[in-house]
Amino acid sequence: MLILGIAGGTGCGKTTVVNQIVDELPENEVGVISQDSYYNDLSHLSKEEREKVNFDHPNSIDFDLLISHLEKLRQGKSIHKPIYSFVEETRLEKTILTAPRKVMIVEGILVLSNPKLRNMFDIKIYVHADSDERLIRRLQRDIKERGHDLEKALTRYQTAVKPMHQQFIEPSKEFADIIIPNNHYNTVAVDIVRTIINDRLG
Ligand SMILES: Nc1ncnc2c1ncn2[C@@H]1O[C@H](COP(=O)(O)OP(=O)(O)O)[C@@H](O)[C@H]1O
Ligand SMILES: O=c1ccn([C@@H]2O[C@H](COP(=O)(O)O)[C@@H](O)[C@H]2O)c(=O)[nH]1
Repeated sequence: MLILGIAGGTGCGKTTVVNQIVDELPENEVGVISQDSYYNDLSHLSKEEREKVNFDHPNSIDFDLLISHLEKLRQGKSIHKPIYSFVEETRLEKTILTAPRKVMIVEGILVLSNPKLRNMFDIKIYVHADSDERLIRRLQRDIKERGHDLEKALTRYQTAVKPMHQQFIEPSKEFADIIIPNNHYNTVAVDIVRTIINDRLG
């Protein structure tokens, strides 16, 4: 199994890059795991309490579960991948049965920050976009797709997203084998990563 880790700040375009990579590859050969699926189960907290959680700190992610799932996939076993609802801000009861694939892509803001997870990756990629570009994209997305209003999105950005980015995410860039500049859609970089994967698929 070839495991790729793809990190980068919120709104840099990780999900978009992963979708572009996967789109032209055979469906049953490549699997994707998003760190977002592994936010801690907060169903024991009230909605008001969940509002106060710092979702950009590494402690908000169940890395033990993510790592154990990746280990299982590497052993050829299927996993029950959790589903996280950004609107409810908690994990749902349902899971998705996920089978191992020849190539597994693990994407998320903090996937290169966690040493144990990082060491499981054969190829480490960091997607870079400038912070103003990321903020614009994030506001548009959070308001359209994640049920936030402008004030909530901006407060979160100032109190959690930006400081955690500076403390944990940006420094993880130094572990990357490949840095993809993504202020603009970068089809050349996507093609290069796809070629590496195709080589492995033979
Ligand atoms: N290169 C790009 N140029 C302009 N918009 C982009 C680019 N890449 C992604 N986007 C848009 O920015 C938003 C966030 O992208 P997404 O892939 O979800 O980022 P991430 O997964 O890193 O948070 C989405 O609305 C997406 O369509
Ligand atoms: O309930 C939640 C949990 C997390 N977030 C934000 O999501 C981003 C990470 O996801 P990306 O897709 O990489 O942007 C993180 O910055 C959290 O602040 C959220 O908004 N709500």
